[in-house]
Amino acid sequence: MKKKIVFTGGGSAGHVTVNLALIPHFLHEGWGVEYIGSENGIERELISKLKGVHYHSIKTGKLRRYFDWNNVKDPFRVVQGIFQSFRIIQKSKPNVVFSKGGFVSVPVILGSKLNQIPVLTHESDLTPGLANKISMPFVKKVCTTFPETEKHLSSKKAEYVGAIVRDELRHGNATKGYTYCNFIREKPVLLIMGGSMGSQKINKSVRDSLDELLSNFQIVHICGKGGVDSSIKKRGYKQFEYINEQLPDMMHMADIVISRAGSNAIFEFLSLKKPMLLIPLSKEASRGDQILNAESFKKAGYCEVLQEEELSKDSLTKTIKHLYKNKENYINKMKTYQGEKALSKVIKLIKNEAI
Ligand SMILES: CC(=O)N[C@H]1[C@@H](OP(=O)(O)OP(=O)(O)OC[C@H]2O[C@@H](n3ccc(=O)[nH]c3=O)[C@H](O)[C@@H]2O)O[C@H](CO)[C@@H](O)[C@@H]1O
Repeated sequence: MKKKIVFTGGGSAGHVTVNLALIPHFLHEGWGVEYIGSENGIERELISKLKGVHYHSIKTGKLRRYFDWNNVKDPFRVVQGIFQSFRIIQKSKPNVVFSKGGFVSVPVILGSKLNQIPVLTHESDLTPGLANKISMPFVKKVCTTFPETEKHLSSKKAEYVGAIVRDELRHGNATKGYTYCNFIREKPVLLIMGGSMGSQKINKSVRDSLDELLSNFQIVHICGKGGVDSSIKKRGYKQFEYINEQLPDMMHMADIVISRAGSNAIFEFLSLKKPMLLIPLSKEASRGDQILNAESFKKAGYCEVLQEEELSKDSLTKTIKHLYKNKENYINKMKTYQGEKALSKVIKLIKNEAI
């Protein structure tokens, strides 16, 4: 009988792109593939486009660490989500469930457990996220991106696999990127990505330093939803809310990048050997996982890091100049990174746990 896998994960693209890397392999091997995600999250947008994947939506509630009136309503939505997941999985009868985390994944993991379907989950960051922490007792294995994550899991379930990078990112074409952006070859390209949702802080800093940056670089700026400032029309400056199909070409075209330190993004830049200036999300706005991700990359010599509190026109332009001038040093360090095996390791683990 045809094997079946259910994927889940969402809330931000970082909780979906790993699934996007895995899904084509299972489809290619003839598995049935279904996805459980939220009604309106980015996962719906990204997954609904895929041929051969059936998308089920469920009610979700966000697991917030701060006060919000929705904290009162959301537990009811989560319970509803558990019932919906339970019924979807009972009907679909998959052999295995793979979760990339994010708040949508918790009801799906519980619904799978109640149906006695094995679940594997993936942790992108150096320290486990809240959804993965809650799910820990109900999963068979936690695949980790960083070897250091194991010591934060206090469990024998951790399995270090490395970073899972979508195949298509390795097959970008710089020439297509130059044509798409109407850029010239003679001037280097700086790619700015403030995470999958954009970053207002990075957007502001970049715009404060725009003229100086543009004197040395052409710039592709991914600003996030609602972040594009259409009043700025300068030669060599291209703004996007989010880039889908053209992202591989843009990444190949870039000489250096400025990025948040979300795990998926930084490993993608590492695998393409792009020197990075990382500006991690601060501790006020997160559990501090990006600060640790960035520290680990800095220690390995792959990047420069500026904390949000250090960010100014002066520090940004100075660090970018330093990064570009010394780009070969970072590239040489990145050449020593071996990360190609993660995808096949995870596929093997999933198949081993499938019933
Ligand atoms: C604010 C927040 O909670 N951020 C978290 C979120 O970040 P976020 O969702 O930004 O995740 P990542 O930076 O890890 O990954 C972003 C993904 O989106 C893709 N992309 C991005 C922009 C674009 O225009 N097109 C595109 O395809 C990137 O290629 C990458 O695959 O999940 C990460 C992984 O758990 C965490 O490390 C981050 O701390």
